[in-house]
Amino acid sequence: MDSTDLPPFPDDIPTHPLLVIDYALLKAGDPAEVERLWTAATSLGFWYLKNHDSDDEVRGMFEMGAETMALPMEEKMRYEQGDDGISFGYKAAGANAVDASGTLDTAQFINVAKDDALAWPERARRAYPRTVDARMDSTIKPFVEKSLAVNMTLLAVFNEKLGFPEGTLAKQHLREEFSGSETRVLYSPPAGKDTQAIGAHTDFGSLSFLHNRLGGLQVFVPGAEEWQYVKPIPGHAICNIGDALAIFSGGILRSNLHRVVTPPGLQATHYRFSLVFFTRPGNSVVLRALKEASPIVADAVVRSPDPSKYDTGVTALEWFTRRIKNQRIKNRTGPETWMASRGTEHTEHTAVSAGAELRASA
Ligand SMILES: O=C(O)CCC(=O)C(=O)O
Ligand SMILES: [Fe+2]
Repeated sequence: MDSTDLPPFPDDIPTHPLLVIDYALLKAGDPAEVERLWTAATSLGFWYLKNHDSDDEVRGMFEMGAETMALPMEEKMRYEQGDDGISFGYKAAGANAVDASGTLDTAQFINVAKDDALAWPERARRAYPRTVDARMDSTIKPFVEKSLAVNMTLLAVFNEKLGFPEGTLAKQHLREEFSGSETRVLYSPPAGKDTQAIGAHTDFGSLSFLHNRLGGLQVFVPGAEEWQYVKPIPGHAICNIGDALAIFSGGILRSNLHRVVTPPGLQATHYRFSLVFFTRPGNSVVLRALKEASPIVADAVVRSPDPSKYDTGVTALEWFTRRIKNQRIKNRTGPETWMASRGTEHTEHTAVSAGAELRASA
């Protein structure tokens, strides 16, 4: 599937602009580019990333996703992630809720653990469909390596700007430690306007490296009235901060609400594929603001209206398991299950987004 075969993103609908960050300049330590990344990461927590040098790996991953989604359903279901809060493997459409009232999602996922990609041909975490195994060496491992390089570079920039001793954030994301880090290809069918392929959420981990061909991703900008589309730009990744980095930084880095709805305009008639790599902390890492490592972070926590948010008392594995498990529709007892799946988002955003969902389904 090539993006040139797809209808363009309409030019007459509002979108939310993001800063374009040049990865090549960041790697070269360009001070102005570092400042621009810092602005993006501390405001909405979303930005475009260009010159990330992963186009070939991204193309291969989209092909792997298409090959996997084309397998017979019965075969995909043998690798379903299940209801225990593990996200590696296949996720069927309708397995998750997208809101407090239990509306079903429409996205299928194939999620491959970073630990499995790096351990291949050994199995570290679980087995995958044959279409995944067939591309571990040629496609998945190279994509995981590129994504890790990008995200670790971004983490090093944040480490310095947050005033941490060198390597502080890297230590929370050790390559050798098992973690929830994974790559995901998402697949959702054409659907009515505002159908939610994925409901409003913040990402669970530290950094997400996302590749979009079609529209459909929306952000809820704090203070805005409505969800706003983020327009895909060819060759540009979309990067965002997740809960873990928001917590480590005492809220200085922002983990913003987003969701995936039907692509706009003529794009709505196409199946939507997207690709993400999620960097998440090692399983044993406790999610708390790293106050003792930086006076900047210590100060941010003191000034926060609710400092307790930055001392969760749980490990990354526990945080992640809770969020995944309570999204699963099989585990739903009522709206409280949805609430139990929530992350670091502000209550007022959740309230507004719940209102938007009600209007969308009315
Ligand atoms: O498909 C997209 O554009 C975003 C996916 C996403 O937010 C997620 O998988 O967490
Ligand atoms: Fe997300």
